[in-house]
Amino acid sequence: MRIDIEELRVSYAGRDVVAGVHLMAAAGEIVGLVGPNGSGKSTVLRTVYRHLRPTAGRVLLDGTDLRTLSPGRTARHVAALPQERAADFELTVHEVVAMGRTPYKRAFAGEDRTDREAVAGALAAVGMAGRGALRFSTLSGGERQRVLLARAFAQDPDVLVLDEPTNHLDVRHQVELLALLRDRARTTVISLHDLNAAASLCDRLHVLHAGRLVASGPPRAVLTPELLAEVFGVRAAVTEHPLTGDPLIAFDHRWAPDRPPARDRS
Ligand SMILES: Nc1ncnc2c1ncn2[C@@H]1O[C@H](COP(=O)(O)OP(=O)(O)OP(=O)(O)O)[C@@H](O)[C@H]1O
Repeated sequence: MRIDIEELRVSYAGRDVVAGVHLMAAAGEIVGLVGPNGSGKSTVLRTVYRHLRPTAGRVLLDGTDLRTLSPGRTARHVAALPQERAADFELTVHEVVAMGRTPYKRAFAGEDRTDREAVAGALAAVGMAGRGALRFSTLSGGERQRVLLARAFAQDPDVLVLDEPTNHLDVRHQVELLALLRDRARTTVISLHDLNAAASLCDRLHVLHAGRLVASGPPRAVLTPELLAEVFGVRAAVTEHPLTGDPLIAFDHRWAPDRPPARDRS
């Protein structure tokens, strides 16, 4: 399914935190939102999974305004890994993932075979097979993140909305997650702080700065040293990844705005 975000504006107490955001994710496309802390990435994503109502503008799902759909109908199409995490602490891993099946169930209906298979398949996909009986509260941060991702997968959505899904994940699980998202080939709108991961995963990137879109396009076109300096305030070289050919951003971790570049210091 296709997502269109049209002239989105979100304000709090009269202050625009997102304004004029206009973007599209075609069916099966992976679209990334990147930007500094507080630039509005989560706010945009919240309007897509309906945690937040836009002050102005619309989010369309295959041309239909999300606000005209019931929450249940939306949930059959759109699944999210949000930044805000409900305290599902007394539940088991299986129970947390099974919550992803709720949109398909009649009230008070129990779990059927399709549900059980969906839960088991989702847990296997995130490397948590066989761990359904564990209490969610006993898991590490990265394991919890993977279980919550499994919940989104179990929902079998047409559109995945993922807010910083690689948070807490070790590097291997980060790489596995990116592979999983590529394989699923669902329409995906994802925010990522890791710009190299974004460059490798996303078909197109949108850069937010202070609530406004400042660049959009394929990662190679968007992630230039100039943009990285202007938007993120960092010094970086952009090269080609020797193994994959993806854009590879090498940050100058020694650089500071009030100091000369690393190679100029003796
Ligand atoms: N409920 C709220 N009330 C008031 N201001 C808010 C609220 N939620 C978010 N904001 C403000 O909106 C702006 C954008 O926040 P948002 O969480 O969307 O940014 P972000 O790009 O996702 O940041 P990060 O990278 O730190 O997660 C911030 O200035 C934030 O303080």
